[in-house]
This record gives sequence, structure tokens and C-alpha cells, in this order.
Amino acid sequence: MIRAIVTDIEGTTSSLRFVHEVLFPYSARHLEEFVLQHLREPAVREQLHETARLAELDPEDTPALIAQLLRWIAEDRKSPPLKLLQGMLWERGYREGAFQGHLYEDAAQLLRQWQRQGLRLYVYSSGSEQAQKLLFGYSSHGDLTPLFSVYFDTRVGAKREVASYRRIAQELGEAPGNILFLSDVKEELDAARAAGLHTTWLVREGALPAQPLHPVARDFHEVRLDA
Ligand SMILES: CSCCC(=O)C(=O)COP(=O)(O)O
Ligand SMILES: [Mg+2]
Repeated sequence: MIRAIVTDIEGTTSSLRFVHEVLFPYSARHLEEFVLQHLREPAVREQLHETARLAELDPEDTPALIAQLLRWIAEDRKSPPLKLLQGMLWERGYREGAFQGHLYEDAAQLLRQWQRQGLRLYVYSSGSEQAQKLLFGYSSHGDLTPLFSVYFDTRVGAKREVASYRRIAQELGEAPGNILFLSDVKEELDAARAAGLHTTWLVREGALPAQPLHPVARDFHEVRLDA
């Protein structure tokens, strides 16, 4: 019996286009200014040090670190220090009304309905916890943060690793068989299923896979909880 739903964001609750055409370009435009303005803040320094460690750069060479972070944005690398810095700098964009978090109508409707039915709702995204809370807090459907109990990010592990889903189940105190994971990425679903979770593959655009190895849904209305 499904008691908890863990959802991905990009391509699942929210459009790829919003992330790639609004959020990522905003972070690319504002990264240098943000880093230089907040260089002395421990939270920012820590992520610059982590960038230097991962990219084998001099931690004092700020221009090289900024260039590395900009390359990671262009490559859509889910690098934890980049994701944490993006969360920090998107805050201004949301607060100033430069954009709202995109949420599909069906996702907003069904998430509310599932919560009313007594299901526990969680997010698991490569975007940082702060970035996730901003997206749902300043969403096109209002503040949806009260819907979710926990926001998991890459601190629990990478989304294509089986161990990450085992850890999530453990942290939720739920048997994996009571959890449904929603995502648009097959490799994430494969990892979740290998950990014993139920899965549903959101295919919002394009042709449905010929022989899907996971239950498929075009939108949240088609997600089945009787797995
Ligand atoms: C939730 S923050 C914006 C999305 C983002 O930065 C990202 O990397 C999306 O990753 P996901 O795991 O939700 O596909
Ligand atoms: Mg996704």
C-alpha cells in the first residue's frame, strides 16, 4: 500500500523549459556578481572551496572558480556546490518577481488531493533544498511548501544511485514497498526500483516508450496508487 510519494521536480512537477530557459540562464547571468558580492560569507566560501576541490583548482583563484561554475551550468552538471550556490542566488529572482516556480496544473491539483487523502509527500531533486523550497514557495499555484514533509537533495546521494533511495526510505521510516517515486528519468526510476520503491515514469511530451519498464503516466492524473 502506498503511504508516501517522493517526487522529482524538473520534468515531473515542473517543465524542463522553465529550468533550462529561465532558472539556468538567470543563474549564469548573476553568478559572477553574486559570488563577488558574497565572497566573505562562510556559506559561499564553503561552496567555492568545494568547487576548487572537485575541479582541482586554486581555491583563491576566484575568476577560475566562477568560470568553472559557469561551465557546469552550461553542461547541466548536478554538482553539489553549483546547486547550493544556485539556490542562494535564485532567492533574489523569486523575491523580486523576476519569475515564479513553474508547476503543472495537474501536479498542483493532485499533490493537494494526495495530501488530503493522508499520503505523506516528499521531494527529491538535484536542486538544493533551498532551491526546491523557493520553487514551491513562489510557485505559479501559490505557496505549496506546506504540502511537503522533507526536501531531499544530493546530500542524500546522487539520483541514479540505489543507495540514495535506500537512505530516503530509512529516513522516512517507511518500508520501500510503501513508497512511490515519480520521475521523468529512467535511470532514476531504475535505481529507485532496485531499492524496492514503486515507480511511475512521467512522460509529459513526445512518444511513449515502446516497452516501458516502469508504469507510465502522461500527467499526475494518470498516476496509479494501487500498485
Ligand atoms: C529545484 S531547483 C531547479 C532545478 C535544478 O536545479 C535541477 O538540477 C533539477 O534537477 P531534478 O533532479 O529535479 O531533475
Ligand atoms: Mg527530472
